[in-house]
Amino acid sequence: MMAAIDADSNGTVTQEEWIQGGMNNVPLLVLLGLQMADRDGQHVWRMKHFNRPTYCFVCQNMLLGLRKQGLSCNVLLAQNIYISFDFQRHNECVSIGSFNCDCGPLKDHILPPWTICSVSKVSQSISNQRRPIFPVQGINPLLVFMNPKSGGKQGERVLRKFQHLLNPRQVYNLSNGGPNPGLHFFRNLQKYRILVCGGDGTVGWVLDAIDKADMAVNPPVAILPLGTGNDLARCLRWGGGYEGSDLTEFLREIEESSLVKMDRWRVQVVPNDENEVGDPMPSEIINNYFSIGVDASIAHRFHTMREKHPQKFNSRAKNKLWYFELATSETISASCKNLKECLTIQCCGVPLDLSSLSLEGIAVLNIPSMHGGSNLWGETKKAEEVHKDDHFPQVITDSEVLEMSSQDMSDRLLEVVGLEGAMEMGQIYTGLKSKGHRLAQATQIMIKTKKALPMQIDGEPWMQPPCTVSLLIFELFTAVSLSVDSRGS
Ligand SMILES: CCCCC/C=C\C/C=C\C/C=C\C/C=C\CCCC(=O)O[C@@H](CO)COC(=O)CCCCCCCCCCCCCCCCC
Ligand SMILES: Nc1ncnc2c1ncn2[C@@H]1O[C@H](COP(=O)(O)OP(=O)(O)OP(=O)(O)O)[C@@H](O)[C@H]1O
Repeated sequence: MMAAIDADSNGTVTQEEWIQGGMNNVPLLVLLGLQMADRDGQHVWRMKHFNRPTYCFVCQNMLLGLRKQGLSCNVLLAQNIYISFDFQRHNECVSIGSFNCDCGPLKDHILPPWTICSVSKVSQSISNQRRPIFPVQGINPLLVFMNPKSGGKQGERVLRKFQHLLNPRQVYNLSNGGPNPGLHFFRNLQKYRILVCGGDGTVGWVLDAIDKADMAVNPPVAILPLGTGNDLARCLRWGGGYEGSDLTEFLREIEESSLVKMDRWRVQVVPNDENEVGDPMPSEIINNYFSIGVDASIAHRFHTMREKHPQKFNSRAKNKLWYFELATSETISASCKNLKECLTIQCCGVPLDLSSLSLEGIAVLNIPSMHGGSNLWGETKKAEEVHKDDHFPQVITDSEVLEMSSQDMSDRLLEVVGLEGAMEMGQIYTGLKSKGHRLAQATQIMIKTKKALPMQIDGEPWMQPPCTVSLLIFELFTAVSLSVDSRGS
């Protein structure tokens, strides 16, 4: 430490060097009990005891000693509130390299505390949540939303871990006011990413809030799959369900991810009888799929039971068992048999002929995953694929052409698939059957129902009295996807 204050390196420390060193030298300031900073967002270096083997960020050697082995950087968020970064170093190494920490190995994701408006700059009466961020160039922090209700029930632990790894002010629990407080806090930033920790319903909830917030930039969205089905996360290669793996590694995968476009669809439901009140519709936007009949009936019963007895649905495995039990009882009761007598379907004005089929369900797909990983449209052999260009028809109902037509989540086409029942769904889920009945591909779909039927949008079910359902393109949406190379599939 003395060497660091001996400015002319002559082996002695003069009074001027001592005073000057006292101003600049961090260990000396710490020894003197002076803080390095007292303003929001500033760095405060403190002597610290490290319980675990810890390495110096400058020389990469271990911090040795019994008591306080080295300095750790803490950043002042507000009066007496600090966050600490893994940016520790030896006393001797403190004068080497940058004085300020750069937020450490996860700097690409961290919201630097000094970008947050300080208490003195904004009225003290404004709550922490409301303080804006300075629109600093060159940062791309991650805004994290977590839903503790999602099926895997890992939310609380994940929240704490992200609060530790990142700046706690960029991590939001959706149970405390939904997505709006976080979106509002980040509103000044030109560039940021969103991470949704939850199931398909949660992703839809956040996308819906982004639409309604009418923001200057629409940030790309990555997913940590905490739900039960996690169909969108599967398609974007974030996995079928988080199993407790290293979240630092997951954050690195977000850095390496690429952007993909995805269609989103608007759904309008007009009841035949205005006075017949059904359940409220969960959403007016479809990201993943829409369905009527057998699977919506299973999803509706699951949803109702989960609302009533949440303690029975406290893990992903238990939830899947419930789905299996409900699917088995649906097979026996066949509550949606003879569906073709209860509805008609038109694709861009072309009526579908369902007379030769015995169906219990109709699924309309935007993504190639449903029911927690089933590909209902099925694979199309590359060699046989029909090439789609701008002149490609907006509706296909010819069964031979459909057999050669592949599914794409950004082609402005929806796929219509017929389902025979829960047993067939089980066969597709287990791979015993390769697909459902391909009925059509189209840019516009209209379904008229003649009796009350269960319906679902992205896994959120409801009971709908007789009505007309119209599906129309809403927008192309940018989601973050893992690049094919980084996970190899
Ligand atoms: C030859 C028969 C094959 C039987 C197949 C046997 C076993 C299937 C094995 C496991 C399936 C178990 C559970 C499904 C797992 C996850 C489902 C998650 C779905 C989900 O989360 O979706 C929601 C949101 O994403 C939306 O909910 C739905 O869409 C509800 C659909 C649930 C699909 C369930 C598919 C599995 C059906 C299994 C049918 C078994 C029939 C047994 C018949 C016995 C007759 C006496
Ligand atoms: N748009 C929303 N608004 C308010 N709460 C929502 C919304 N979407 C989901 N939720 C709540 O979050 C809970 C969990 O939904 P989520 O979709 O994340 O998990 P899941 O149903 O287990 O997973 P998955 O949909 O992937 O099968 C829902 O039961 C509901 O209570």
